Amino acid sequence: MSGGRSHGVQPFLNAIAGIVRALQNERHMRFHFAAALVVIVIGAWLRVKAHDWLWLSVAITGVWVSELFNTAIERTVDLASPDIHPLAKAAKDTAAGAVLVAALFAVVVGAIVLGPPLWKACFQ
Ligand SMILES: Nc1ncnc2c1ncn2[C@@H]1O[C@H](COP(=O)(O)OP(=O)(O)OP(=O)(O)O)[C@@H](O)[C@H]1O
Repeated sequence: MSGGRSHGVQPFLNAIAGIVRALQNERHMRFHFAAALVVIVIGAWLRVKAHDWLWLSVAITGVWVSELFNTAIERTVDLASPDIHPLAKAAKDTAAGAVLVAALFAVVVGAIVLGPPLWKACFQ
């Protein structure tokens, strides 16, 4: 399969294309993208500190990475097992579980980092 190999800047372009394809085709990916934008805008508005940006970026990255892996696993399972199979279900459900863990972490980080200053800005 040497025709599939690439050199120089091509692997980077392939990776960008993978992210763009996921954004175009995956509803959940678009939701995570929009959620990250909202968090970044609110963080900038609240002028959160550098170490808080670190937590927010770890949370956002975790959700994005897990969703990209989830998408890759879904596509691979669809290719390998187009018919219903308990192992296909196990693979997809486990991958979805990884996204859920990352999303719960992001919610906790968002609540801890943005919650108090947001409350102060809105209600005090
Ligand atoms: N080949 C299969 N065999 C058994 N169960 C499957 C199979 N494909 C999907 N499932 C079950 O259906 C669920 C939904 O699968 P699906 O491929 O539609 O992914 P999804 O979570 O809806 O994501 P997306 O909407 O991004 O495709 C899986 O989590 C799994 O439980």
